[in-house]
Amino acid sequence: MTSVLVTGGAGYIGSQAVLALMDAGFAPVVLDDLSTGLREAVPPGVPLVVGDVADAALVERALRDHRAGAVMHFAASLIVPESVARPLAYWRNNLAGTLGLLEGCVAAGVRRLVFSSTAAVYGIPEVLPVAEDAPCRPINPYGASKLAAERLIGDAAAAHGLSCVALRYFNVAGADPLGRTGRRRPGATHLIAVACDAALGRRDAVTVFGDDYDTPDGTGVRDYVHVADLATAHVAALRHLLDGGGSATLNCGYGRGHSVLSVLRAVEHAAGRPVPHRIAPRRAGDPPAVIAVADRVRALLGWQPAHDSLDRIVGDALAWEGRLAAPAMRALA
Ligand SMILES: NC(=O)c1ccc[n+]([C@@H]2O[C@H](COP(=O)([O-])OP(=O)(O)OC[C@H]3O[C@@H](n4cnc5c(N)ncnc54)[C@H](O)[C@@H]3O)[C@@H](O)[C@H]2O)c1
Ligand SMILES: O=c1ccn([C@@H]2O[C@H](COP(=O)(O)OP(=O)(O)O[C@H]3O[C@H](CO)[C@H](O)[C@H](O)[C@H]3O)[C@@H](O)[C@H]2O)c(=O)[nH]1
Repeated sequence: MTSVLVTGGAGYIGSQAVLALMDAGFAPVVLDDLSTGLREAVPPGVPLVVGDVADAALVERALRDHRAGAVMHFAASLIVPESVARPLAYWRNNLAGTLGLLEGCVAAGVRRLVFSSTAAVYGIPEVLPVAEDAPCRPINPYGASKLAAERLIGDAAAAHGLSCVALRYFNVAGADPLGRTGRRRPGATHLIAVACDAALGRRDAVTVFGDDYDTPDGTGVRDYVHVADLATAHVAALRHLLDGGGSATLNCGYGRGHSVLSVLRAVEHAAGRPVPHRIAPRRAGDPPAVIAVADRVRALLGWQPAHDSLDRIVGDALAWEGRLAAPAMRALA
């Protein structure tokens, strides 16, 4: 059974990937500093090494102790406005973190890596849908630091015989369809989580940032991808590398866009009640529309999404959020 080191495995996407690895017969080991992740997101029986991925000696030790054959690297800081306010912290965590990880991998002789990248590397796409070879012009320190990490990995790969699949995620949402994990941090900012909060009465209304974009209904359009499909894309990328496949950079989306208003309608439908919303000015730095050219990931990895539907994404997000809300609501009753 191949052991896989999962950095950031106590976080939202990493914990879903840990489950997907276990479902696929791999043995995950989590390395996480618990800065935004939570210990309870790591399933019982999965080893958890608490520490900083920038610590190359710690990474090397974890890889050797657990005889890891590959790494999935999720650990990062990822809140866009925070990256604007605290660029040095973001560059340190996302670039120095990746550097420490790579040093540890080279020292331990581990040469296969799946890296969490983001559509934020593209900035404001000139052409839609956006393909992997489109120009990368990030518009915030988060996207810039992730792009720099991609390039650092590319240099290390060339010199040290590493192979890496970088997956550029589009808008990740939803929760584990079996209810085992999901977003755990309060204070949601992503649209689907915010809309679920409003549907569950945990906030008054959803603020719609702009209805005057050049899109079909004037609101922002995004390519939402189910977190469980993203996790199986990681497993497919891992298998590709273990089978001797070469490095690749792949968009991870479904290739379809949904507007803010259509997301709100989907949440209303799933919740069976209205989601109040108010129109506000555009949010700074928001592109009008971001949609993936999503063919390459399917062709190269044979990835077959199982939850490619906005209703599924929203339904699973709502079920998870409702479950999280239940104890608090019972306490209030
Ligand atoms: N959530 C999204 O919409 C989205 C979109 C595109 C890309 N991504 C990428 O996916 C990855 C995971 O994001 P997420 O949404 O699960 O976020 P998250 O905050 O839930 O998970 C990040 C995890 O990494 C850990 N971590 C952070 N810095 C660390 C460090 N220096 N050492 C060890 N552990 C550290 C945190 O404690 C947390 O468990 C990130 O690399 C992010 O850039 C996320
Ligand atoms: O309360 C809200 C929250 C969001 N939106 C709108 O909903 C859309 C999606 O916004 P999110 O905040 O959910 O997500 P972003 O598109 O801003 O960003 C996410 O997707 C990007 C790729 O498209 C990157 O991956 C990035 O890291 C990730 O946070 C945007 O049009 C935004 O203006 C609202 O109207 N109200």
